[in-house]
Amino acid sequence: MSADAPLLEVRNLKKHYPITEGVLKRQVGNVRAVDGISFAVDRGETVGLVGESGCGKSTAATSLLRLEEPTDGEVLFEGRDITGYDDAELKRFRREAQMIFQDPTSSFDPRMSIGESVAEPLTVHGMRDRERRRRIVEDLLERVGLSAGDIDRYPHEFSGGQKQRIALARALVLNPKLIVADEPVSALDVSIQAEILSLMKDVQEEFGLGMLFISHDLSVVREICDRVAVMYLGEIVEFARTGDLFENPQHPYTRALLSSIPQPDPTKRGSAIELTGDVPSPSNPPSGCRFHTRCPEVIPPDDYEFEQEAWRSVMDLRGRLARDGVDAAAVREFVASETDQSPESVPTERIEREVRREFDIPDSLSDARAESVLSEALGLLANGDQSEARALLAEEFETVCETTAPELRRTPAGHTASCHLVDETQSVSTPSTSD
Ligand SMILES: Nc1ncnc2c1ncn2[C@@H]1O[C@H](COP(=O)(O)OP(=O)(O)OP(=O)(O)O)[C@@H](O)[C@H]1O
Repeated sequence: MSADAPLLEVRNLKKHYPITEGVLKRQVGNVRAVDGISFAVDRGETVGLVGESGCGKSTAATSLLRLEEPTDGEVLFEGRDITGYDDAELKRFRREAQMIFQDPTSSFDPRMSIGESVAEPLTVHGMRDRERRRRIVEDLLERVGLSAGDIDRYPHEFSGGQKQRIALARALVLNPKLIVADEPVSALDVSIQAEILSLMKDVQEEFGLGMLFISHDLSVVREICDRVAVMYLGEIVEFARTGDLFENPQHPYTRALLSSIPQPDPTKRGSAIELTGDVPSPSNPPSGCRFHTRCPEVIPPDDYEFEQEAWRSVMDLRGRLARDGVDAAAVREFVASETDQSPESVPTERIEREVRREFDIPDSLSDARAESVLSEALGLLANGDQSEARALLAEEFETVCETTAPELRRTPAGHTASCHLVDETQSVSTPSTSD
């Protein structure tokens, strides 16, 4: 063990799941659930991992604990890489790094008393003395706010919040140095969440634990974390001290997430930033910056003057043309039925107008040159030349966000973020492990 090394250091961790097809299970692709993340957790520190459902948070947790094998990368625990550990070393590591899951009900065997459940890891790790086990468990139950007398009761006798207290006691029983908590309060009533968070905070301070706290809920993360890593589609896009992240988010995705947190104080309420489009699939992530297909701040092409909202809308049209296409014939049919005329007599301009309306594109772009490219493309589209329309828009309206993946950089505000909009002061050559 190295005294200066962080408690946990994750370097370029990847977990890809194969996609197979047919009876022969031929591999036809990969789900890139976690795709090269790096961060560190110090002793006594809580680091949050946040992002929308499906961005890879749980996979990051299970891979870094080797509950499933990572595809690539290093996980250093007190300076030693656990990815090469044999079974005996892994068993030792598992004493020191414990996990808490979202659903406290399924965490317990209903046939075992909670005393037996909490003591189980002690038995597995060789503590034979029954009386000693009992004393340890009674003490822990009291520390997590239950009573020693609860030891012989069964899981169904406890509420969700109480069960999460018991899960915490079980995680603590082997005196670990690290706890990985995956959405530990998401299944609980809001009124109970604050109690459990405050308990986790107390316990973390008392035991000097490092904690990785996974949540989709930024307001929960704000309560408990010292630093926060924001994940999008398998990558970390921003990493910063919690206060800095909330006060001065550097990545447009972080800004969008923050804007959607309900704000009780009306004077501080801003408008929620709406993210257009679905989260793309991690089996086929977008080129360049993975967020560019939804980013409200996606950078317009150098050669044209765009208003940002109109540019986002044009990008949405481009995205649709690239993915599923726009069915101009169906638009023609629709207009024909609305206006009581035959499809052949619907003028091309009317179809173009409908497409603009569907994508919230203004009737005319402010830059006349950009407008002329767009109308030419819409004309092609209305006449059924979809691939030509797509190619024209791709060629004329190319953005750096789709061509080049932004590096994680230290921003002037002291965060680490990967966005072309961020002024660089320092490029982080190996992905950052600290903020
Ligand atoms: N065993 C698996 N095989 C294939 N794909 C998987 C597997 N496990 C997870 N995935 C995929 O990996 C991606 C990341 O999933 P993960 O559960 O880690 O995300 P998450 O951020 O924790 O989301 P949630 O909060 O909904 O659990 C998702 O697209 C998911 O469908």
